[in-house]
Parts: sequence; C-alpha cells; structure tokens
Amino acid sequence: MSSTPDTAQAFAKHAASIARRAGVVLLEAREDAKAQGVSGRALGALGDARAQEAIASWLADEAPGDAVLSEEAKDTAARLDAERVWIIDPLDGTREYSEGRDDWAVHVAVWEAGELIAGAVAIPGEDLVLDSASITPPSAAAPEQWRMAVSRSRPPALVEHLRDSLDLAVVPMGSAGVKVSSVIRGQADAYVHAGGQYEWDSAAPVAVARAAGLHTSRIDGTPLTYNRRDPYLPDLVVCRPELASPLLAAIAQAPSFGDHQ
Ligand SMILES: Nc1ncnc2c1ncn2[C@@H]1O[C@H](COP(=O)(O)O)[C@@H](OP(=O)(O)O)[C@H]1O
Ligand SMILES: [Mg+2]
Repeated sequence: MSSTPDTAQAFAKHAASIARRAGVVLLEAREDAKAQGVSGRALGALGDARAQEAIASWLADEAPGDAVLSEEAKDTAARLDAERVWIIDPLDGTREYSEGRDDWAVHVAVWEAGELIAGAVAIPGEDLVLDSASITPPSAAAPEQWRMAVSRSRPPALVEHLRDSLDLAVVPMGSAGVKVSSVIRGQADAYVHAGGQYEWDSAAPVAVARAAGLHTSRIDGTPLTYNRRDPYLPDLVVCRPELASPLLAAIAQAPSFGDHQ
C-alpha cells in the first residue's frame, strides 16, 4: 500500500465529510418530495440523482484527478489504470429511503494501489457517520444466540440453512451499509449476503468493518477485492472475528452454496 497511516486518516475524514453532506442533501430531497407529493420509485430516483450530482461535484472540486466508480454514474475504463479511485454508492437502500424508513446509507470508499484505504458510511436517518479512522470494535460480547442481519427484501437462499444449522436469530433490514454498521455497532453479530451485489454496495462498509477488526470476505472465505474490471461482487460475509470459522463452515454446507460462483 502506498498510502501512509496519516493519509489514510485524512481520506477517511474526507470520505466522512462527503457522506455526511450527501446525507443532508438526501434528507432535504425527501422533504421537498413530500411537499410536492412525490413518492415511491420517483422519490428513490430523485434521491439517487440528487446525491450523485452533489457527490460528483464535490469530488471534482476536492479530489480532482482521482477516478470514481459510482452506482449512479457511467463507468469508464479510466479507473482501471488510476492510482486512486473513490467507490461510491450515493444512496444504498433506495427502496427503504423511498418508503420513509431510516435504514438507508451513503457509502464513500477510497481505493488506492490495490487496497481499500479508507471508507465512511453515513446513516442520515440516525444522524450517524461511521468512518475507518475513528471506528472501534463492538463493545459487548456476542450473545449466546447470534444475530444475523439479512436483506429485508432479497434474503439469500442461505439464510434458512444458517438459521437452522446455527440456531441464529435473523434480523431483516435494508441497505448493505446499515447491515454492516449493525455488526460494527453490536446490534447484530454477522451479515451474510449472496445472489447479487456490486462493489459500491460493500466497499465503504467493508473498509469501516475492517478498521473495526471484523472479519470480511466472500462467502467462500476468499478476500473481497475492489476496482476490478467487472464491479459485480455478489456475496459477502461480515462478522465478529470469532464467528468467521463456524459461519463459513456452515455456509459451505448449505445446499445453495455451489450456486454462488
Ligand atoms: N440480488 C441482488 N442483485 C443486485 N443487487 C442487490 C441484490 N441484493 C441486494 N442488492 C443491492 O444491495 C443493496 C442492499 O440491498 P438490501 O437492502 O436488499 O440488502 C441495495 O443497493 P441499492 O439500494 O444501492 O440499489 C441492493 O440493490
Ligand atoms: Mg447499494
């Protein structure tokens, strides 16, 4: 890694600032939309567009020369040769945002020379921003019955198998960033996803989770890597480190495990 701890810290703070500002834009957009009677998919599209526009203009001013990979912008090959890439999900949990819920997030990650070096996740509905420079591990020990955060709208086929084989409590919620944050915050002990996702869904949350000392990997235990030509990154596990071995072993026994590749 070419970046020093000091520069990684500075990028984490910059990522947090952008995520926080985008959260304000999104909360305002939702208020404007409410006043104008805009709801449902149109509200989600408005949020995606407003947050993307704001983040793109801030990055153009504040990080000129860096490449960007964003869910809401056209991808170009320029990022593949770039030294540094900002990996952005302007609104993760668009569905939940449009439903007036709080489980949605803004993801801002910084990738440099092969590695995620910094990341920030804003959860504006809770007035919360987590970043890789100031995060600490979950404080309390895991309860006897582990809690697994899963997608509330698209839970993977693995979930039933894991619930039964490990006697887990399943906690459905929206947004990959919110689910990873729930593990960091000690509200859940693991987050498992399979069946589809992209680099922007996990890059920033994974950067923060790693800084908090959590286990992060693909569901087959291999490393999550970023800024690949194809940003499709369909599955992941984020969990307390002591859960990683039993959880990965149980995932490998799931009838649907072979489907993930
Ligand atoms: N099977 C799938 N294929 C593609 N993307 C998926 C997916 N399941 C979840 N995602 C994406 O992962 C994010 C979190 O989803 P969920 O809340 O269901 O866990 C969402 O991002 P966006 O809201 O940015 O589109 C969602 O689109
Ligand atoms: Mg997303």
